[in-house]
Amino acid sequence: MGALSVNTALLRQILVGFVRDEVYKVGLRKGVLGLSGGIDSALVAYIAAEALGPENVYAYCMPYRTSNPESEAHARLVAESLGINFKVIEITGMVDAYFDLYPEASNMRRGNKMARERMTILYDHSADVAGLVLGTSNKTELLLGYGTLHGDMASALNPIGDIYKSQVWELSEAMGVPHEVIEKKPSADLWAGQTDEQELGFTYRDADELLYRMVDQRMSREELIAAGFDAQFIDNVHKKVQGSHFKRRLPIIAKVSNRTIDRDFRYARDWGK
Ligand SMILES: Nc1ncnc2c1ncn2[C@@H]1O[C@H](COP(=O)(O)OP(=O)(O)OC[C@H]2O[C@@H]([n+]3cccc(C(=O)O)c3)[C@H](O)[C@@H]2O)[C@@H](O)[C@H]1O
Ligand SMILES: Nc1ncnc2c1ncn2[C@@H]1O[C@H](COP(=O)(O)OP(=O)(O)OP(=O)(O)O)[C@@H](O)[C@H]1O
Ligand SMILES: [Mg+2]
Repeated sequence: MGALSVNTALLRQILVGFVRDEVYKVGLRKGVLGLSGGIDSALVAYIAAEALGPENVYAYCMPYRTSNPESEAHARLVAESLGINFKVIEITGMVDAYFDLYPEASNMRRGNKMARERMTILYDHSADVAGLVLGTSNKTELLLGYGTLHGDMASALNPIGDIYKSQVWELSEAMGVPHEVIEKKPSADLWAGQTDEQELGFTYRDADELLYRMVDQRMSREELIAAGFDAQFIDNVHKKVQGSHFKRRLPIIAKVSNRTIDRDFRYARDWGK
């Protein structure tokens, strides 16, 4: 059994319990999520359906005009397999209306805008159905900073943020996520044929092996090299982790009082509940 291999039965029980407890704790019963047709959101849908009941899960597929039509088909397949609520909300008009003002905008700006557009839709629907937004960023993406701040990284709670992509694959298999979804290449789906691994320049499996030793086992650069990792690969990944740390923290507040929020005034989110 590899270092990243997980006890899927136990993990499933913990993550399902986490979603149920955290949603119920705030007095709500429902969860909403963006369902892209990719594996991360599919797995969260499976966890949420088990935790809250399929009738209490609201999945929104939000294609842009360049999204692969296969993505919507896969999102629909996941929703139908689970019997959760499913709606398609096209974001092309809203995104294009903005970029009509900035036709020279890069693909990066456009992709981040799409992710943030989807976030505003999810939060609006969370108010409409009285539910919480479920996050779908896995530990690999969060550590690499491979996601849009206040976009797909925004949520009320995230059941998969402490599991690596390799573990997402393993748990998805165990929970019965359709094979079409498990087997396809991870993609932000901004244009046809785009893949995360191509953009990042390494595979998730390689990144996970390194990140697990770097972050969870706290191995030094020397120890990682001795363990057989390429020095350039280590430095590249380390730079991404360090350079994206701001995405994993709340905004910093200028301290001018003796009880500054998040510095001295630091209660757990369920404080008093
Ligand atoms: N040190 C710092 N402290 C606080 N804030 C800082 C900062 N440096 C930049 N910033 C701010 O953060 C912004 C940059 O962060 P951000 O806006 O998130 O954008 P950025 O990190 O530049 O790009 C997002 C990355 O995530 C990838 N992505 C996004 C969405 C979905 C997926 C997917 O796989 O589906 C992938 C995307 O391909 C790209 O590589 C800057 O424009 C600036 O406002
Ligand atoms: N077309 C879309 N419709 C709805 N939600 C989307 C769409 N594209 C992206 N998202 C949201 O943004 C999240 C981040 O996308 P990301 O590609 O990292 O995850 P994924 O598509 O679920 O899995 P994978 O990384 O394997 O493609 C998704 O999990 C989903 O919640
Ligand atoms: Mg995707």
